[in-house]
This record gives sequence, structure tokens and C-alpha cells, in this order.
Amino acid sequence: MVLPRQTPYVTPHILHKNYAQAFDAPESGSLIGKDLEYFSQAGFDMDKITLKRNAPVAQLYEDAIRNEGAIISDSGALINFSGKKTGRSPKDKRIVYEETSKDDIWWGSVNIKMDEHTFEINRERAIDYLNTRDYVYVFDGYAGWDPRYRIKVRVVCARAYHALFMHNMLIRPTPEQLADFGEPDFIIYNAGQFPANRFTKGMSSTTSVEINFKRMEMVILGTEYAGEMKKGVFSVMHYLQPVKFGQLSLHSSANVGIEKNDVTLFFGLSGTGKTTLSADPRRLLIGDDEHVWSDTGVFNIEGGCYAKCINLSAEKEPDIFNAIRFGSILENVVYNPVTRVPDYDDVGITENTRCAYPIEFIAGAKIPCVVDRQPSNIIMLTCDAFGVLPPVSKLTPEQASYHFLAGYTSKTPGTEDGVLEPIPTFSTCYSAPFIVLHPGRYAEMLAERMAKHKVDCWLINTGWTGGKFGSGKRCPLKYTRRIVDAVHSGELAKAEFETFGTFGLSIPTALEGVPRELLNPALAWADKEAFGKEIRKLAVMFQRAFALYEKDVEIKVREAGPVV
Ligand SMILES: Nc1ncnc2c1ncn2[C@@H]1O[C@H](COP(=O)(O)OP(=O)(O)OP(=O)(O)O)[C@@H](O)[C@H]1O
Ligand SMILES: O=C([O-])CC(=O)C(=O)O
Ligand SMILES: [Ca+2]
Ligand SMILES: [Mn+2]
Repeated sequence: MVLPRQTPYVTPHILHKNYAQAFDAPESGSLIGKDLEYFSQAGFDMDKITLKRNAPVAQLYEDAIRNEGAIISDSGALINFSGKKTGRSPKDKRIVYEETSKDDIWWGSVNIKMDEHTFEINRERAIDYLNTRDYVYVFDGYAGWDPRYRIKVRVVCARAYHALFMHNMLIRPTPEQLADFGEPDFIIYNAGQFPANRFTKGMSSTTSVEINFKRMEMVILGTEYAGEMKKGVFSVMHYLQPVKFGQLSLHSSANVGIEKNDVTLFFGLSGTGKTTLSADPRRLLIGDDEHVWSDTGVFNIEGGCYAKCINLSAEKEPDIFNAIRFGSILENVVYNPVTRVPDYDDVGITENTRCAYPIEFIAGAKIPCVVDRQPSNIIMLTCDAFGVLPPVSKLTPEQASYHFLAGYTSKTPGTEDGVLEPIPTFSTCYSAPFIVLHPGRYAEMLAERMAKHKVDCWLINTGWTGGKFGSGKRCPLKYTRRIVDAVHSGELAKAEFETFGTFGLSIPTALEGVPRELLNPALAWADKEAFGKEIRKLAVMFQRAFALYEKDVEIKVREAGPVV
């Protein structure tokens, strides 16, 4: 019996059947010709699986709800869960050791070697798993808004949630671009629901995240955390941009002033404030996490944002709050089952709750996300859990190089597996987990560009003040925003400065709207002795961390660090 599509009165059973028909309607973007051939060649069993390529958002919602237990929030976002892993797994990340890239890669604890054969085994395992699914999702899109330096990325995955995530995070092609997409430059096979085999050579667990620069492929096994895909794309760009295009990739957000058209880059490791501070009503957002500083300006690598949701409120972060609507993905956020209202204060699943949305969901987005203008300001964000670094200081070019290489911050809980309280870390170039080349190569390009374009550089501590983690408190967002505004208005550049000891930083003596004692941590701490002890402790940590780069830098950069 064929039921009419819209029967007004149906029993639940018939309704269900009707639903199934709707879900199985002909897919948009089905594959033909060359693209289909590609999948057969890659080992996909085209008789068994149905590929859904660049499926509409509504269809991905339907599939995620029907098959993956997703639900819709009161504002229309899709609430999904990533399972056991709710943050990245840097210890399980591998880079394939092969002749085309081996001399460029900075091998070590970040880029751990995997041999080509093991990669093939894991790749096959991922494809075999995908072949057991009824539906396999494909998303074809771009990374990089500048057409000269962009790459074509293909994501192949088993969860509608992952396909929608990458739909939001990559640059979405127009129907015409999709029609003649051609061969992708980089492919991600995400079989995250299926574990890696722990007995495969070099595996440290059932999770494996691996990149092969010769094949230009990434394989994911044993983790469903969507951020792995996003940072896989970044790792590839962190390799290709400097090596193939001669451009500088950065773990940074970027925005541009509405009035003065001035561009700012915000560098910072996870949780330091790139997304929060780049969403600014007086400025257009270029992007919140991954950029390239090119010969002609700045462009975003991504087509979306991935904001932290912990303690999110409409009052403090209105732009982000309002971006959470139909099409956005809320990840691992606890919700009220009756009202479907997300509870952003609940850390029951993880601290690292996130929302992924297309960048156009931010009211003031600069689209296309590219500016043909050089940056005026660089803001290096750090979240100092010792509470000894000043909330703002102006850096000399040497200090800028020093702090970029040192990359000090505190890892905040959640974004990486197993981090439960802030821990000090030196994450070189503010992007150690995704760094591919020797840090000196990025640092050199940065120093060159900063000098050439006379960029001002600021170190902003969004972390603790008045005491360390536990006794002090995190710098109130309103003060950090006031400081960022003062950078942009030019007010800070004209301020009177004093030298902040041990670190030799120039700090403003006053800034309207920010308490005087907050500007200078030596004043903010009630216990002066404890302050002295903590600042020396941190300085020694800097010195130890920087020893790694000492021989690669000029003396004046080495001397720009703290003196104990
Ligand atoms: N003074 C402050 N400045 C910036 N952020 C603050 C401040 N105080 C608290 N926060 C909170 O810290 C978090 C900053 O996270 P944000 O998403 O901006 O990090 P990010 O640098 O974009 O990291 P990632 O690379 O992981 O996306 C937010 O949850 C924000 O609300
Ligand atoms: O990669 C992630 O999961 C989120 C992020 O932006 C980062 O950690 O820098
Ligand atoms: Ca972010
Ligand atoms: Mn990031």
C-alpha cells in the first residue's frame, strides 16, 4: 500500500512508515561518474552503502535524531554527544613518516612517527567499518577563504553529526562549485565509533588519529570528538601554507574594525579567549580559530566557529549565544528534558562543551572571510593560572618572538582528554598540539611580517588575578574587553608605561575603567611574599621551556625573557 505523503489522520504505526519514506527520499547531491569511481577505488562497497554527499542540514538533523539519539534544543540547535571522548586525544595522534614530508616535520612528542604500512592497516579498518553502515556521509568543502591558497577537503564519515559539524566548519561550496569539485586535496576518513586495534604496531590505545602527508589523508578511529577533524584540517594547513605556499598559518582568531578597518590577530592556545574576544560588536569577525597571514592580508581557514559553551550567557557573550539556532551543533551540553533548554553551567558531561555554527550566524561576520590588509595589532592571549602576569603589557619585537616561541598558558580543563584543573604549559607558537614544522620556521616568518608591517604586539592575560588558581579569580571579562577596546582605539598605545619586574614587561600605569591594582599584579596580590615566590617560580619555568629554542634564536630574543 502506498500512503499519501500528508495523511492528516494516521495511526502512529503508519506515521512511522510514512517517516521512513520521507527519510529515504532521493538524496540530493548523489554521486555520479568520476566521484562514484573514486569511492569504489577507495574500497567502498557501493552495492551495500548509500552515500549522502553534502546532504541538506534538515536531512542531517533527521538522520542524527533517528539514528544517533540527537535532540533539538529550544532554540533549534542540534544537541549531540560524542561518547566517551569529549576532547582531543593528542597522545594518540600520529604523523606518517614518509619521504615527501619527513625532512620538514618536527618529530618528537607532538609529531609521533607512524610507518606507512600501519597507516594502510588503519585506513583499511576505517573503510571496512564504513562499509558496514547503511549510510555513509560525505562532505566536500574548502579550507582557506583566499582562492589562491585554499584546498579542497573531503570528509567521509558514518555519523550525520560529524557531517553536519564539517558542513559548519569548512567553507561550504556553492552548487556550481560542488558540481565540478573534482579531486579533493585532503581526505578525512572518520570511523570514530570503531576502535583501533590496540595490537596494531605503535598504537597506544583504542584511539588513533593519524595524518599522512603523502597520501594527503587522515584516519580517525576510536574517538567521536568532532574537534579532531577540525584540527586535522588545521594540521594540514600548518604544513602546506609555509611549505608549499610560503604563507604563515596561525592558531588565532581575527577581526577587523568597522570604523578604521584595522585588522587584529589574537593568538592563543585553547581556552584563552580567541573566540570570546574576537566576537566584538565594534568589529567584524574574520574568524575565531585558524588563520593565514598571507603576503596580501589575512584569511580564515574555516567556514565556521567552534565556541566553548561553559557558563555561556546571553549577557556576557551575546553574539555567540545568538548563534545557537537551527543548523548549529551543541556538543555534549546537558539540557532540560522537559523544556529542551541547554544548561550551560552543567559540567556533568564535560567542561569542554562546544557549539559549532557557520560563521554567518555571527551578526557581524566579514564574509568572505578575507581582508586584503595587513594586521595593525597582534594580541597574544595567555591564561595564567599563577595570577602573576599583568592583564596587559606591550611587547617589543624581541619579546613578541620570545613569547610566541615560549607559548605560555595554562591548559584549562576539558579540551584535552584528562586535563581536570588548569596546568601550566608551554605550547610553542600557541599551537603545539597541531604544530608540524620546527617552531623556529613559524617564528621567523612572524618576526619578518611584524617588522615589515610595523605591527604592535600586546600580551593579554585572561587568566587569574590577585592570587593563583584557587585563591585569586579569573580576570573579569568586562576588564579584558575594556583592555582590548583600548588597544583598538589607540588609547593604550598612548598610555604611560612602567616596567614590570622579573619579566621586564611594559605595563600601563592607568586605564580608565580598569582598577589600578588590577593592572599591576604586584599590587593585586594581598600576600606580597607569595606573589614574589610565584613569579619567580613561573620565570624559572619559562627559562626551562625556552632552553629548547635558545640555540635557534638571536641573543636579543633570548634576552627578552624573564630574569630571575
Ligand atoms: N577575561 C576573560 N577573557 C576571555 N575569556 C574569558 C575571560 N574570563 C572567562 N573567560 C571564558 O574563557 C573561555 C575562553 O574560551 P574561548 O572559546 O574564547 O577559547 P579559544 O581561545 O577560542 O579556545 P579554542 O582554541 O579551544 O577554541 C570562555 O568560556 C570565556 O567565557
Ligand atoms: O580543537 C579543539 O577541540 C578545540 C580547539 O579549537 C582547540 O583545542 O584549540
Ligand atoms: Ca575557539
Ligand atoms: Mn583552537
